[in-house]
Amino acid sequence: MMSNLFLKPQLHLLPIPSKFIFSHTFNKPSITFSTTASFSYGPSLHKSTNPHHQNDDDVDILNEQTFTRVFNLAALRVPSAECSSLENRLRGHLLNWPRIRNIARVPGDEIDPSIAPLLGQQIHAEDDNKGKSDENGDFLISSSVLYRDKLAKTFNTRGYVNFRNLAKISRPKRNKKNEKEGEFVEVEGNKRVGKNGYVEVEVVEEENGVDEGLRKLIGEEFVNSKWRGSTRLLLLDERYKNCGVEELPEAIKAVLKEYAEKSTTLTFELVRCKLTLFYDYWQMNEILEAMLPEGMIVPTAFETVGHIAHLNLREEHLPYKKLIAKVVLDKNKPKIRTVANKIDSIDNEYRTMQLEVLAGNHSLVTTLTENGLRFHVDLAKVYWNSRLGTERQRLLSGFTRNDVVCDVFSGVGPLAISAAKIVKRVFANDLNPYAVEYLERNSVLNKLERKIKVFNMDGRRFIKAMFASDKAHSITQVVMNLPNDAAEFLDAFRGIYKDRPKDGEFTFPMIHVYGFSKAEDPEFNFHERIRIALLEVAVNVDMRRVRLVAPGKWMLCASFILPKSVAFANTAVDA
Ligand SMILES: C[S@@+](CC[C@H](N)C(=O)[O-])C[C@H]1O[C@@H](n2cnc3c(N)ncnc32)[C@H](O)[C@@H]1O
Repeated sequence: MMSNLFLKPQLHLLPIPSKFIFSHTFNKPSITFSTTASFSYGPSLHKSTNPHHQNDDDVDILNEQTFTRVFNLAALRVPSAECSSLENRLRGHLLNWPRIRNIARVPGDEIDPSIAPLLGQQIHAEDDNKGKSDENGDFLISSSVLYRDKLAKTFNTRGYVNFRNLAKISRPKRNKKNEKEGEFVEVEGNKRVGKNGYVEVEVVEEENGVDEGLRKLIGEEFVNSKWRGSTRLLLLDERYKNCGVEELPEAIKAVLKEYAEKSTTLTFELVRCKLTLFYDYWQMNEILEAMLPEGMIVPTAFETVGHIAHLNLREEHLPYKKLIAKVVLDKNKPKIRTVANKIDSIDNEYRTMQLEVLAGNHSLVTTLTENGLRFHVDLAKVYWNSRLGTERQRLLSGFTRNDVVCDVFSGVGPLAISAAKIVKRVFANDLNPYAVEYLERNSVLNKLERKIKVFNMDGRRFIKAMFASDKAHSITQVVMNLPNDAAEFLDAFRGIYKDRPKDGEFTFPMIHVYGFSKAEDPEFNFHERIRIALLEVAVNVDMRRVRLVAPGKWMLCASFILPKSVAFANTAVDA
């Protein structure tokens, strides 16, 4: 016998999609709706209907409801036991939207296996169903309630319900994993709604014909709940949203027919449903693009330091800075807890960023991990750049346990502390007293304080002091990471050994100096700066481009052994 394949009437076409636009009123952005529509494949904030409207007065407050979009779709209601294999067979015809499962569960699609025989249906136990639909894990309020009611009607021979765990059974089972993710299924009035926090599926239209035998057996209230056994919705591709059964592709019909012929009790239905996507569904760039005026560059790039995201907003973004920050925060939770904007370029002596906190908590003190080590940083007071992590790694890979490292501009110690794990000893210095304070704290935090000696002085004085001391002979590596000016500090090496006997034992350290160059030939240009500072030509310089920090502006690293002629030069510079 053939299984049922119900026919459904067609849906009305969707209303014209709406799109947000912003326009300026008294320097404040206001939000209006336009009817601009773009009909691309897949979900989009520019498509479909939005049941909410942004209030023009709330321009500094993000109204999440305005990003709710409702899409009309068609779905096949299929027996849950067949759902996974049908999903595989129908794959090319199912909804293929990012982050949307094409198997949906809605309340009322469950049946308890012990009740199945009463209905004469061939139902597989839920636990036996290893299909993907079970991964969805929504718990169903209606099925257990229906089951409880059914049991309540089952009298034993003495005329009362003989069931000890009635209360326990009627309590819906909780699936811890999905509960954590906020997945649940709700019954809203008579609607069947499957929800997982950012998407909701609601069956809006289905076959009204009800089996009379079923009505007699399970009662009117169950009939209203469309209790027909465990089922799932297979969401069909959006191109079928208005199709009747006859208009479905032959491939779909053939598969359903094949399944139907396997069993006398299988039932398939074509139903209409509404798929609602909430603010949480959309990605950061989608929200920002819909929110900002057309043609404006969407600011999606930001740097992170621990829990802080710092943006580099353009002038044109400033009227929307709070909205932008809120979206960045929402879309990068929980890792990001503070969103700030860089309000000035870094040009102060301590290389700290001027940040304006726009969203989240206002603390600029954060903890981060680099190279397996932990660092405390206060971005308001000290320098940190996570982008230099790879470069630090490269430098560290050249160090050995016989090295003694001098970090002239150490900051809070990302290189100095990492080096301390590898080398014999580290001398770390910074002019910024806060950086030195954090450097000491971070050394202790990583239990490396015994290998690091910390100094708080000007870099030039530090170089001269180190090479005038008895430590001079042990220093094998010098790191100078202050790209704006480090090359000019090289003059401090002139004459560092001039007062020592020439026949003594000396170490000529390897110097790694960083610099910026906007020149056409950045290597040549940086080489020249080094030559001018040393008053000598450094030979065998290993010059490498570290990264492009701005269009046409390179950060370079030059590594070379301190020339003997420089160390013994008679013309030393005064500190
Ligand atoms: C670009 S940061 C590099 C910090 C560290 N090496 C890092 O990678 O995070 C330069 C550091 O040099 C320090 N500095 C600036 N001028 C200095 C000077 N004259 N002497 C010593 N340190 C200085 C700043 O306080 C800052 O911490």
